[in-house]
Amino acid sequence: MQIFRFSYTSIPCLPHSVLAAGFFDGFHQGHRALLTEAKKQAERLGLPWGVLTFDPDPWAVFRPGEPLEHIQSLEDRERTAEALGANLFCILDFTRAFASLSPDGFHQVLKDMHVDYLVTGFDFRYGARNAGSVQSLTKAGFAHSVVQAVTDLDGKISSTRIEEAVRGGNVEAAAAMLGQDYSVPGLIVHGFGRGGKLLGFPTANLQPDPGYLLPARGVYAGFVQTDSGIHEAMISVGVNPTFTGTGQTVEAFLFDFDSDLYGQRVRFYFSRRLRPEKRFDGPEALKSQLVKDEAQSRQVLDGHDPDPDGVYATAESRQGSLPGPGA
Ligand SMILES: Cc1cc2nc3c(=O)[nH]c(=O)nc-3n(C[C@H](O)[C@H](O)[C@H](O)COP(=O)(O)O)c2cc1C
Ligand SMILES: Nc1ncnc2c1ncn2[C@@H]1O[C@H](COP(=O)(O)OP(=O)(O)OP(=O)(O)O)[C@@H](O)[C@H]1O
Repeated sequence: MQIFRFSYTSIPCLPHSVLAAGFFDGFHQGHRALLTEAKKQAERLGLPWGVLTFDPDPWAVFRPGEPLEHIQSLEDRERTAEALGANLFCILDFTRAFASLSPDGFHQVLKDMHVDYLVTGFDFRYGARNAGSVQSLTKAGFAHSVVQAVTDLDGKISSTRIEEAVRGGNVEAAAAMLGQDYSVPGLIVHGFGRGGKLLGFPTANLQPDPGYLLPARGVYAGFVQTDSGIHEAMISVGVNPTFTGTGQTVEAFLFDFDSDLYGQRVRFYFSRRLRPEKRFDGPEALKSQLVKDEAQSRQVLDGHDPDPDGVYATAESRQGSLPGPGA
């Protein structure tokens, strides 16, 4: 996949293409329908296909200073588009000047980018005061297709709904909309050293990469992808109320694993919520609960693939422990 990043004022020489346009945080089932349509049109026209996205998030430009959390970083979005087969990934710098272009100004940008065919969702808007819509693309005679709403029982699948599900700890609902389990990358750092000595459950503490949304406090069954492969795990997001003086931690006990992970970049997958975090009378009571959490996690994770398209969990990292992409 070729990646291009540019401003609308200095567009590089791009190949003629079919592009799907949007922010695409999460590349959820609605977004994936756009990619399927882009691929279909590209095959018909004999062109490469890809994604037209924006960076930074328009919210960061219009509401600077407001904290923003995302399902994916730009790098994750790139990896997902590539795993889903895109040939091109075009990132337009999102600025106030770009956002204030008229619909015709935006059409000209598309022409200068050699976009021969555009794919959008039914509610795609563009240009100053969101004046551009699928109707204005038609009116301008721009070759395009419109993908109708991809819905589930609760309505249109959207990045906003996935964020709400993750924030509420409903990681299974998030996974159904995403097409893979919600995951957060980061660095393994030192914890308080209690897990192994006091509890017999040593944990790897995650310092999440900035900007990622974290699931609600609680205990989850999931996976940890490390340099040595993807491992079943149970994960805690919380303040460890059984002990005092602990800030919020995101930590995992990896099953059947005893290597040093300090300083390693990893990814935590949140597959299933098991229970809320609780204050126990002491380490022994917490330890008994952890034994039950492990048994329950092993049961729910058995045969479960957190990343069926192999977006982050590459074939090499799977080491035969999970079915391969597309299996
Ligand atoms: C799966 C799992 C569930 C946990 N559940 C709780 C809990 O309900 N209450 C709690 O106080 N701590 C809970 N913990 C956190 C432990 O208190 C924590 O692992 C321990 O304090 C070790 O911390 P350390 O790695 O910083 O030394 C849980 C940890 C894991 C891995
Ligand atoms: N469920 C869906 N069905 C069809 N098209 C969709 C769906 N969700 C998004 N799209 C389209 O995908 C492109 C990217 O949209 P965008 O990233 O704004 O998605 P979103 O999930 O609606 O985000 P948000 O919840 O932040 O508004 C747009 O062209 C949009 O119309």
